[in-house]
Amino acid sequence: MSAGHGFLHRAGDSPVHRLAPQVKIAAAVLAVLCVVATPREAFWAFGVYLLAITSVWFVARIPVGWFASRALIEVPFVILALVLPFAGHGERVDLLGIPVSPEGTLAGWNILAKGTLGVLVSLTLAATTAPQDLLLGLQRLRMPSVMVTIATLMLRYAEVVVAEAKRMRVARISRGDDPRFLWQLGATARGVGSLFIRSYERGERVHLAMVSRGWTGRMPDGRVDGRGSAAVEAVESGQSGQAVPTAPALLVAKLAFAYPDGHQALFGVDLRVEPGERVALLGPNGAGKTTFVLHLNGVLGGGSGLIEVAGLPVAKEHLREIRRRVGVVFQDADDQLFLPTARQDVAFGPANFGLRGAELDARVAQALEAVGMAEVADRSPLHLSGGQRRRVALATVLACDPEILVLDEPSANLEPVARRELAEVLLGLDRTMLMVTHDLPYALQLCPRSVLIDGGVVVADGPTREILADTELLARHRLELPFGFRLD
Ligand SMILES: Nc1ncnc2c1ncn2[C@@H]1O[C@H](COP(=O)(O)OP(=O)(O)OP(=O)(O)O)[C@@H](O)[C@H]1O
Repeated sequence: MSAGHGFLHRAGDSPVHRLAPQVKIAAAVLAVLCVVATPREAFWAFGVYLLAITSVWFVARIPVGWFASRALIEVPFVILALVLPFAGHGERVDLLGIPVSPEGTLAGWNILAKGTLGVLVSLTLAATTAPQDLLLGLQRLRMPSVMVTIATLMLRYAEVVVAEAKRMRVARISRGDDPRFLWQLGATARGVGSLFIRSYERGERVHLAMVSRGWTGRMPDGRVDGRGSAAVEAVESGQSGQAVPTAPALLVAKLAFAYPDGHQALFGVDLRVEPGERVALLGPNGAGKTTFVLHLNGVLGGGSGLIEVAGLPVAKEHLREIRRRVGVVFQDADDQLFLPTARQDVAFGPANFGLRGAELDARVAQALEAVGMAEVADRSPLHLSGGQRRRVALATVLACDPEILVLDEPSANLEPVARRELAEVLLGLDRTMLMVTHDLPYALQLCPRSVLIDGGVVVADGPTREILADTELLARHRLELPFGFRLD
């Protein structure tokens, strides 16, 4: 994905665009403070500010019209400014036969001038600085990490809403709707309910991915935390929890689950996976595969049956450790990546699990190295290609050093080269792996064993080659090998 234009950001290579983000943020804050502190009667000063801002636009090579269309967010200020001359207190003077309050007029001017200049300064900053660079700038200005995190999450959510709105617009136009902006604006307003639901669902998936990497609602602040490190060391040395070295990597017995709306998705799944095994989870749409894997790290729960990870039951009191042991790589890498740089995204999980300082840095470097992405460590994940993002998403989970790696559709939407490169990375990892996939050749290449789930139960379990050779079994469960693919 290239940087490109957004609604508020206009990519370019002007000297203003090239300025360090922290310098631009500091300059913008200073400018707004100056504007706010200027006495409202200093009309000339507001003229100078406006001239300075338009000069920046000139140097940044951004047309005035671009800002004008975006300055619509200022409408509430304008309405207030227009009302005040009539609503203001004190004496009245006659203006074209209408009595107006001089004090109200000055107050209205004050709001209009300062509001407009404040909006224009903010728009200039946003137009010349990519969102991710703004976050980097905040960090370099040593803003408290919790504030940068809040800004990051707000930005991520704004992206989610804008992306969903765009997708809905494309879908409407594809079905013959009028593509004109105003018409679309009306349609978006009418569809705001479903936009909210879709954004909420997307937000929920991002949240699930965060929870799966140990997020407990508190952002790791990067300071050394002896208690956290001790917890991780204890886990690593096998002292915490009741890990039994000889236990299977995963043991699931009679797992049944119904969603809150009453839909029964699992009807008693049994599965045993030994340490180091690579198992493909196959099955048609709606078979229950995702529901099943979300139980393995306790993201879903409340059904009946037993799940143990290396002998440790998946239960509320063990969730933190279970989530460190079971790393889930979600299908859409965008659900997993939300911080300004790949390095920060990869550090998110291990920092949640208590790692700090040099130990954390080493873990992050190791994980990025393992997926061949060390060179993109300081780039924004949003600027990476689909294949690169998939690999960074994998690194975010590897950095937690999980014993079991669960991959949901790892090859989906990847071009053939990226698909092969990811397979090479996965084959090079020495750990227990569970891979949900509709890509049967990928299952054959990566997983010696396959488990076929349908209707919420396991219907076949055996060597992948044997399962894929059973054309009747595949047909019964709506699976088929790609055209021209032969099992030799
Ligand atoms: N949040 C939910 N609420 C209610 N029902 C759900 C929910 N999520 C999934 N289901 C239902 O549970 C069943 C299993 O869904 P699941 O997503 O686990 O299937 P899957 O095998 O992963 O499918 P796919 O291959 O299409 O991703 C489906 O019938 C689905 O409609």
